[in-house]
Amino acid sequence: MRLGADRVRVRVPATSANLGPGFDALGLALALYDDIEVRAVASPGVRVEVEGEGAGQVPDSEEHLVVRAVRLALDHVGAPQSGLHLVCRNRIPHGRGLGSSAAAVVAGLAAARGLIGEPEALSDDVLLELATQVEGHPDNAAPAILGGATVAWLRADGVGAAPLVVHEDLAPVAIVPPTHLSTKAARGVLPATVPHADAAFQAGRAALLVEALGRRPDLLLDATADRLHQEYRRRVMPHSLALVDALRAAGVAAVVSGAGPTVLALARRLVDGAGTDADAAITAAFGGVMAGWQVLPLAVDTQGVRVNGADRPIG
Ligand SMILES: Nc1ncnc2c1ncn2[C@@H]1O[C@H](COP(=O)(O)OP(=O)(O)O)[C@@H](O)[C@H]1O
Ligand SMILES: N[C@@H](CCOP(=O)(O)O)C(=O)O
Repeated sequence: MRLGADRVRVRVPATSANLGPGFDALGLALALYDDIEVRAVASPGVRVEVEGEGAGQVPDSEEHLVVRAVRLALDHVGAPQSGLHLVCRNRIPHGRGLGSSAAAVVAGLAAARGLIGEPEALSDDVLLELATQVEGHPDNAAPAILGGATVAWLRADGVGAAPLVVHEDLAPVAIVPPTHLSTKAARGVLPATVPHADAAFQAGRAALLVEALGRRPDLLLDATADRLHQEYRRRVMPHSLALVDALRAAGVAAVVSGAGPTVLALARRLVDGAGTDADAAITAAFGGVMAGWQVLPLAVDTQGVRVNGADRPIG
């Protein structure tokens, strides 16, 4: 295996995992992007330039997540390692539950696909497998790779993912707090076991959510109820859970996005104009006291990661 290009540009979407009951399985790609250029250079080592989210905070060394992912993918296919120069324009906030780490990993893996001479060696299946090795769960990586809504699952011999139908009226709104919380910390507060009744409740709601997302958005409020993670996480993100409670009481299908602390409202586009059916409830819930939070209406990204501006050619 050889390198077939010395420069590649990658665009990768933010993702919201779980969507309520789909813990570690369901995810949705959102139209908020990191843009990364990776150059393979003759001089050894790495040079990293970051603009936007994470500037001055993420490592500028071999520890940088995109660099690690590029190297992992090159090693996986037996391609030669080289010096790397990264230019990152980051828009996905870090440590907020919008899949920034999965985006960085998928971007690095996709960049390696663009750099190698035989890109089919890094199929979407291989990307998902490698991304899941790094992330530990596939729910962000699958929609970051495939776009749209996905369900992903672990098998004894790999990772599976399937696209889900998304109703055209769905209009997600991310409500992003100024505070960070690492996914690792938010997983650390989860219990090792849950009551059987909660597991049964969750299975029913996760199944219902697939139908609600695709064909019955009127069922989204019921379909997004969760008993596996959000309540356990309340003590590390009380303001987010208070907002989820207030929005749900107003009839909005609000959930913690990924491991939080962002809140995602699975709203519906209004037929007769701009905005969503959640806008009034979001404004009312803020009540002027949630300073520093950003309300981001984000379309569903339908393409997933793209290399050099093209649709993904591999599949
Ligand atoms: N574009 C990026 N470049 C380098 N590192 C990143 C990038 N995005 C995320 N990371 C790393 O991942 C961490 C956030 O990951 P995580 O705690 O899983 O939160 P989330 O994925 O919800 O934003 C950041 O603090 C940073 O170390
Ligand atoms: N299923 C994971 C999802 C983490 O998503 P992130 O965007 O917060 O990294 C979890 O809930 O821990």
